[in-house]
Amino acid sequence: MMRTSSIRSQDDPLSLAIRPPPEESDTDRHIRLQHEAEARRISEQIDEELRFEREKLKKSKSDVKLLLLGQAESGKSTLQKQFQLMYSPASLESERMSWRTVVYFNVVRSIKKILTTLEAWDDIDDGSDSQSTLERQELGDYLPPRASSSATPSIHSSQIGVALSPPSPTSPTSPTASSPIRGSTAISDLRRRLLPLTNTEPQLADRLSGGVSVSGSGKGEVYVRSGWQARTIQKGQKLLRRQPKPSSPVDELTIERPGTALSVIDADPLVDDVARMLEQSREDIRTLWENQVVRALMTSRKLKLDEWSEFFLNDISRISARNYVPSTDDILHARIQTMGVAEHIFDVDIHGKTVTWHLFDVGGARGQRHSWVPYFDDANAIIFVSPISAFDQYLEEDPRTNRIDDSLQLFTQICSNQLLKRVHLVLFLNKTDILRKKLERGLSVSKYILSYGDRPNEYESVVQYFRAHFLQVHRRNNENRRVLYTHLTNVVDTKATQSIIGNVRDSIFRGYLQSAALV
Ligand SMILES: Nc1nc2c(ncn2[C@@H]2O[C@H](COP(=O)(O)OP(=O)(O)OP(=O)(O)O)[C@@H](O)[C@H]2O)c(=O)[nH]1
Ligand SMILES: [Mg+2]
Repeated sequence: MMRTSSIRSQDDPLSLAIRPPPEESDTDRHIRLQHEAEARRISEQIDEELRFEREKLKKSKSDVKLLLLGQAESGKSTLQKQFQLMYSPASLESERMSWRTVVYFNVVRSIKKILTTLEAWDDIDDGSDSQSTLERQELGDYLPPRASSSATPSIHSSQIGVALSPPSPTSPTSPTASSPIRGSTAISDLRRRLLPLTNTEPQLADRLSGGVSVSGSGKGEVYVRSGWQARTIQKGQKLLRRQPKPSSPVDELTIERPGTALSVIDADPLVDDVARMLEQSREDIRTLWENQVVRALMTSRKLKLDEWSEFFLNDISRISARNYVPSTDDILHARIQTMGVAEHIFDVDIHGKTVTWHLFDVGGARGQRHSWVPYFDDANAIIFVSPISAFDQYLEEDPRTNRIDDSLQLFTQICSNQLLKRVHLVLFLNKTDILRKKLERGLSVSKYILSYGDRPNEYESVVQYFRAHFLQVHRRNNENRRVLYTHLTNVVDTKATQSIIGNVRDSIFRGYLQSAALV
């Protein structure tokens, strides 16, 4: 026999469970109703949250997801800063002071590297008569061999004919037997006086990385995770709260920033100490930086400073001022390695329509590349950044691999990846300014890239050669006949980069609209 719905509802366990007890008092009833109201409120809240999540998911599906890929030091984070400057200048402004820690770290590390290289000279010389001994010798005879020079590169996997090993640096401008090494006493004095400053390097590194160290990264690089700016400031403030109040107002860091009142919010005792030391050491740093031996070592490429070192050391008077506030140019030049993947969200106005862009800035060192893959699935576009100035450089994490070769291998992997076959592809051949300078200085491409042969050692020819190699990789791995948009870039040049970003944004958006129409 069929049961009616009313009979069924009587047996329904849920109805039974929520039916009020037969002899319920007024107080019990009141409490029960209160509980039921609360349960209803929670349930509605959960429904609302679920609705919100669903909306967000739906909305985020229509957002643009852009990956910045490329090897370490190629310029991805710098490009990300240019996007930030263009689409979210207020957020860059709010982070401005946290970049002071990075700039100081870059400066201190550069000074330390100069002093360590000079020390290597002292160690090799027996110290009895360093001046006359050094006068007799070429600078190169005194320096220890590069760690990488005995290594053999994997020529078989090479995308481009690279030199069998990093050529030993010789230069027409190498100091010769007549180059006097003057002032070794002066240098040891400088070293002693700069010691408290150089001793802060590990602490600055710790402040930036939050104590995280990454093995296998080559020269013991310092990595930062997404959100480090806020954490760096928070940690500094925590330490500041633990310290007694400064006795004199001169000790208190007061900073004037555009649009804000004088502020002490970003004060960090460590960074403040470094600022004080830098100010006191300003003349010593300048003397060291202008020292003839240092110059000679740099010219002969026995001392290889990082690209950004020169930018900061040339401007040490400004940077070591007590009330130093990093300029936008400083922020663009400041170097800190990215760890994992950092997501940056911008609202981008495109022809009257606002679209949310998610920019994923990845760590490019070999040990970091595994973390890219989860982001391939729903990416709309990639900007692959390759530093074409790096023809004379080898990977920090693998000194046998030429950096241009690594970049081509990485580009091959990206072009041939099945998950990325529909993704809009943009190639930035970056650091063109550094490439120009290297060629002007007479650095020979064919010495490092054997296959370059006897082509002219000139900018146009070199760019043309590297571009052709990247285009070939793309052509060979292009089942879907997708277009490759190529740009020659110098991403520390704000005006030029912002105009390129405008172009790239339009082309990515066009591709995005087309693929959306196909769905
Ligand atoms: N002169 C010049 N410097 C550049 C250019 N692009 C990047 N740099 C500098 O090169 C350094 C490395 O750039 P980053 O943007 O940190 O490199 P990255 O690709 O993010 O590196 P990882 O985070 O390690 O993967 C920084 O000091 C930048 O200022 C460029 O086109 N010209
Ligand atoms: Mg980076």
